[in-house]
Amino acid sequence: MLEAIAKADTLIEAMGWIRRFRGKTTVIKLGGSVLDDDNALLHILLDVIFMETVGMKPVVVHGGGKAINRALAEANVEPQFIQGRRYTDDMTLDVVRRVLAGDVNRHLTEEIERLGGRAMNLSVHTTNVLFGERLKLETGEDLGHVGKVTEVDRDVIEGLLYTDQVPIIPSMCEDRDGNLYNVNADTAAMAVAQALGAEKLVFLSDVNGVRLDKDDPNTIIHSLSEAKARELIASGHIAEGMIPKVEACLETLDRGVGKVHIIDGRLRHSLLLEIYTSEGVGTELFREPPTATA
Ligand SMILES: Nc1ncnc2c1ncn2[C@@H]1O[C@H](COP(=O)(O)OP(=O)(O)O)[C@@H](O)[C@H]1O
Ligand SMILES: CC(=O)N[C@@H](CCC(=O)OP(=O)(O)O)C(=O)O
Repeated sequence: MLEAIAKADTLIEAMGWIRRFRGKTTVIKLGGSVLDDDNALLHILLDVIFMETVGMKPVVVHGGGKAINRALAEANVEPQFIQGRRYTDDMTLDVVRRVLAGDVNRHLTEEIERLGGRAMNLSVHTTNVLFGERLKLETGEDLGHVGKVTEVDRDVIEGLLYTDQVPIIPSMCEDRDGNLYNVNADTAAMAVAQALGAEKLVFLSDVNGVRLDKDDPNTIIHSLSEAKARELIASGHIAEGMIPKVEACLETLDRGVGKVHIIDGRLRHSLLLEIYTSEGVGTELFREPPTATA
C-alpha cells in the first residue's frame, strides 16, 4: 500500500511539469550512438510515448551515421568526411536513402507503435517534409549530394501533432527539381525546431553533455553560454561531432527556440528527467542577455 501511495505522490509531483509543457512542442534529435544501443533506444522511445500521452508534442528527427557506415563497409566503401559532413557520391546517396530514410526511419516508427504509441514516418519514401538545396562550403570543397534544409512543411507535421501522432523525420531533403540530399542530422533537427517555434530542442547523444575535457565526464558544463561555447570551439575543447551539435544549438537560440539541451541518451529516462526535474540533466546552452549601455 505504502508503495502505491509513493507512486501516486510521484504522479502528483509531476503534475506541475505536465501542465507547464502540455501542448508545447519538443524536437528530439536521435543520433547514431543511441540508435545503436537497443536498451537506451527502448527507454527513449518509452519517454517519447509518455510525453505524447500527457499532451506534450514530441517530434523526432534522426540521423543514423553508424548504420550508414556499416552499410558502406559491406559494400567495401571507406566513409569520407569533410568538415564533419559525409562526402556523398551517387552510391553513398543510395545507401543513405535506403538506410536512413528507409530502415532506420521505419524501425523507429514501428518500435513506437509496438510499444503502444502512435507514430508516422515522414521520409522521402512516404511524405517528405524537408526541402532545401545543395550545401556549399565556404572553402569551396565539394561535398557531393549534401544539402541543407531551407524549408519545412509545418502543415504536415502540425497536422500529425494535432491528431496525437509522433512525426519521425530522417535527415534528408529534396530540392525544387526533386534532387535528394544527405543532411547532417543535427542541422536538420535545428531547422525543424526553428520552423515549429519549438519550446525545446533536445539532442540525445552518447556523452553526458558538453565537457571541458571531452574524455572526462566529471568536467561536464551544466550551463553553457554562447560566448563560452564559441571560445571552447575555437580552443579545440569542443571537437568532432560535438561541433555541429553546439553550432546547431547556438543557431537555434538565435531563432526563437525556448531551450536547447544536449543530454545523455544512454541514461535511463534522461528525456523525462530533463523535462520534469528542476535541475535537468546534461548541458543547457543559453544566450547572455544584451548588456545595457549607459
Ligand atoms: N567537449 C566535448 N564534450 C563532449 N563530447 C565531445 C566534446 N568534443 C568532442 N566530443 C565528441 O562528440 C561526440 C558526440 O558527437 P557525435 O558522435 O556526432 O554524436 P551523435 O552520433 O549522437 O550525433 C562524443 O561522443 C565525443 O566523443
Ligand atoms: C551530411 C552528413 O554528414 N549526413 C549524415 C547524416 C546522418 C547523421 O547525421 O547521423 P548522426 O546524427 O548519427 O551522426 C551522415 O551521412 O552520416
